[in-house]
Amino acid sequence: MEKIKGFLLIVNPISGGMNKKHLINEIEEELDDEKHPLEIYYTQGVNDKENIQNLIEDINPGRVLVAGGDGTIKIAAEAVGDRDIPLGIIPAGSANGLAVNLGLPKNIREQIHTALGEHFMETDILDINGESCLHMSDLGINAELIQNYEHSPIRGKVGYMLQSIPTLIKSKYPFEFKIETQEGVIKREGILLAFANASKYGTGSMVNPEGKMNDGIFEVLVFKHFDFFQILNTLRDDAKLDSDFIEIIPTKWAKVSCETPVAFQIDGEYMGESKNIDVKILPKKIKIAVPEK
Ligand SMILES: Nc1ncnc2c1ncn2[C@@H]1O[C@H](COP(=O)(O)OP(=O)(O)OP(=O)(O)O)[C@@H](O)[C@H]1O
Repeated sequence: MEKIKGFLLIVNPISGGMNKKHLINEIEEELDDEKHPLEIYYTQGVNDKENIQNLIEDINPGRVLVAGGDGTIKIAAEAVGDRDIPLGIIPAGSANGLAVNLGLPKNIREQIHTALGEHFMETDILDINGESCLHMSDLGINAELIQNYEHSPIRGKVGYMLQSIPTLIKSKYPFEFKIETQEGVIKREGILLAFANASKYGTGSMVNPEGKMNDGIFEVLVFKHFDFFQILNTLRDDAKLDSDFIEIIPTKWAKVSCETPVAFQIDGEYMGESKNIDVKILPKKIKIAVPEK
């Protein structure tokens, strides 16, 4: 940390439905302002990427810290772009899928030490229709859930739980997907099609056992039908996934098209309905501070 000069801390005041005051105090205590000036930016929900880009230009920070969920980390990564500035993540969202996959600590003090530390992973990013995806993106029932959650007044895990039954009732599944990858073209019916840069959802569900965030490939996952016991099974780290439940296609690029528009999300952000999705991997695109293994 001695080498790092200024820090930019991005705080999402609403993520995870939690107050961040305690967290910000802990970070301020950790950094001696004389040596390591700290600039704090509170996200507003509009123009955040542009505002953060301008701040980065102005203060040229040695590290960008993010206290928020996956959506906030996505915006921070896009604002950093091609600059060689590592991200330090203090998970403060509802699901924190990226933190789960990076093995970030649960304890706030340890999270801050990791975010300020000198151990990094250079992770791949997915370019999905021109948007960045660090963790998971999907078409289908999970995106419908996120859409319903974004319209509900209750944030956090409880908000998601409250929306799960209405989502199942209202869902337009099954969906028809045409999937083109380097393996060829196939057609599948399913409840959800995911583009996975990682192995687990933020719930801890192990849906892509071979998924690594720095291997230069991603996986297309097709969840073929709704199977409660198979979903429970994914909660185990050593889950043996039945190919009748999930089909996994490793690839460097994919084009997916649907007959009718299907709900679509990237890193927990609802992106509207879409019929055509183009995905390609951008290898080792961003540096993230991770625990010393
Ligand atoms: N001040 C704000 N007011 C309203 N919305 C905001 C504000 N700041 C950011 N947002 C919105 O917060 C969303 C990002 O939330 P984020 O993903 O970080 O947290 P989360 O949804 O609680 O967690 P997770 O993605 O881990 O489940 C974006 O849609 C962004 O537009």
